[in-house]
Amino acid sequence: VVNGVEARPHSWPWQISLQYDKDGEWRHTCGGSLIASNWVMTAAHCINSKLSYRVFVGKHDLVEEEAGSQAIRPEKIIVHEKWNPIFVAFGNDIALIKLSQPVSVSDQVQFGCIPPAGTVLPNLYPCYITGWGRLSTGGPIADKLQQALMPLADHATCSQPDWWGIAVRETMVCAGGDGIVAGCNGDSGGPLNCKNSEGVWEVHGVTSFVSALGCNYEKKPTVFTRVSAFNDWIDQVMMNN
Ligand SMILES: CC(C)[C@H](NC(=O)C(F)(F)F)C(=O)N[C@@H](C)C(=O)Nc1ccc(C(F)(F)F)cc1
Repeated sequence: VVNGVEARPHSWPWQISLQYDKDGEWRHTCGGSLIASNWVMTAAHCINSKLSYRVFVGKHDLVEEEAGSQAIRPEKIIVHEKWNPIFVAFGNDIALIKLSQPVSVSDQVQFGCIPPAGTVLPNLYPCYITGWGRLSTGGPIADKLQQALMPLADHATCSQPDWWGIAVRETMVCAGGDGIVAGCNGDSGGPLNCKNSEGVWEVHGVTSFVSALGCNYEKKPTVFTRVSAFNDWIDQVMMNN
């Protein structure tokens, strides 16, 4: 997250760190959201079938050992069947990780809520991106979980020619674009958190892409998979696996 702030520890208790084993060392590669005791939602582009992963729940500082955190291996990973790795702008950048054992909830580990199907929030609605991604374009990833307020840019705004144009679809959500605050590499797969009208936080987006010209590039908001466009897919996968 570029130009965010350190989150109060465990204030986003569904945020997970997806890590892969690189020569015997575990490395953070993506974020994700715990949505059930044995299911994590992340981005399809985070998954490489040749790598072995672990899901770390209950974390704040990735370089410290933290009581209450737990690393769990995936039992299986289901990537959306219409995800095309060649072109992130085709959308369907969503995947579900079934954990090899259920996680127990605590004050540090909670489930994120999926919004009602079809929910489309209005322009400038205030949401928060969270993640351990790069702190600046090309910079280091964060040790401590970061958060940033990012107002939504509705489809009409986000699909303007000098914004994302036709690269953004109705199954995506845009947020930010002020050239200051943005998601960045390593935030992929993590949540865009929006508080609903009842005051309940929902995972409205899955961090998908930023501009290749730079993470915080003006009129190139961070683009998320819109979770409320995939309720049926999520239900089907969780029921059938
Ligand atoms: C897509 C991921 C590999 C990567 N995602 C991220 O870094 C994330 F954190 F924002 F999720 C990304 O956006 N990387 C930049 C460098 C990128 O490739 N951006 C990009 C954006 C749009 C398009 C388009 F529209 F042509 F498809 C292609 C690439």
